[in-house]
Amino acid sequence: MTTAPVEDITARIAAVDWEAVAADLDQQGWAVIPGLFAGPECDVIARLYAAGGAAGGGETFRSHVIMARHGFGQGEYCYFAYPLPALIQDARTAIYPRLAPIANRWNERMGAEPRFPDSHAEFLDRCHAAGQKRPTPLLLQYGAGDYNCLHQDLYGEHVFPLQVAVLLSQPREDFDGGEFVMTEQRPRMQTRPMVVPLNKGDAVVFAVNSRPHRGTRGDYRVTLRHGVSKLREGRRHTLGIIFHDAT
Ligand SMILES: O=C(O)CCC(=O)C(=O)O
Ligand SMILES: [Fe+2]
Repeated sequence: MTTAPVEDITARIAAVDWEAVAADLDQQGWAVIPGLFAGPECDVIARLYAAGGAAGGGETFRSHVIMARHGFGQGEYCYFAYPLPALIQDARTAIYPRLAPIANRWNERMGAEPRFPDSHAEFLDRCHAAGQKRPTPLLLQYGAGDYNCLHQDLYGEHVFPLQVAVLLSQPREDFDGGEFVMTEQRPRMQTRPMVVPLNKGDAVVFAVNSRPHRGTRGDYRVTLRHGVSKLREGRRHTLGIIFHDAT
């Protein structure tokens, strides 16, 4: 078995068709990047959960959340501590500059104020100066019967409007059910449901809270939420990469 070297993630991110990603994001608020993470990379990250998550010890994670205790659904997750594992740090750093131009275009179209700098380090400086200093990348774990209620990952004043999730388990092999779902709420209209088709190693890029929608009389703002439908069986892990840090 050959494991792709960690350095490769930056090259793989450079090779992604970002124009196609931007077109999908503009059209539907999400885009899939097939096979961004190699199978063995998914396994290495997923195994961190058992190693450092439930045990609560070690330095991999800063906190552990049992979703049912907060009414978030059923399942659990851990937020990574700084320094992030190299693969996750490198992915977060390399993906951000590809998304910043899209985020800026969206904010311009929505008449929203913030513009985002070219590098993730600069954006993190802004978060940290405002007291959003805690890392937000997270590892989620679901078992049979678990689910994740529709939500938005907002952690303070500073919000980067796009985020990424990587499915670390194989549907129909490792688990059944457990689909990544999104809803889009248009003003004064009924809510549109969307199911995002993902295989192990695929990344989904999606809107954190809103996006511009082109209407006949110009752009208007739609609200998005994401979640996970109930797992019928098996075990499912996801890596979440959020670009703003938390208070
Ligand atoms: O487990 C999932 O697919 C959803 C993860 C999630 O909510 C996130 O990455 O923000
Ligand atoms: Fe989320």
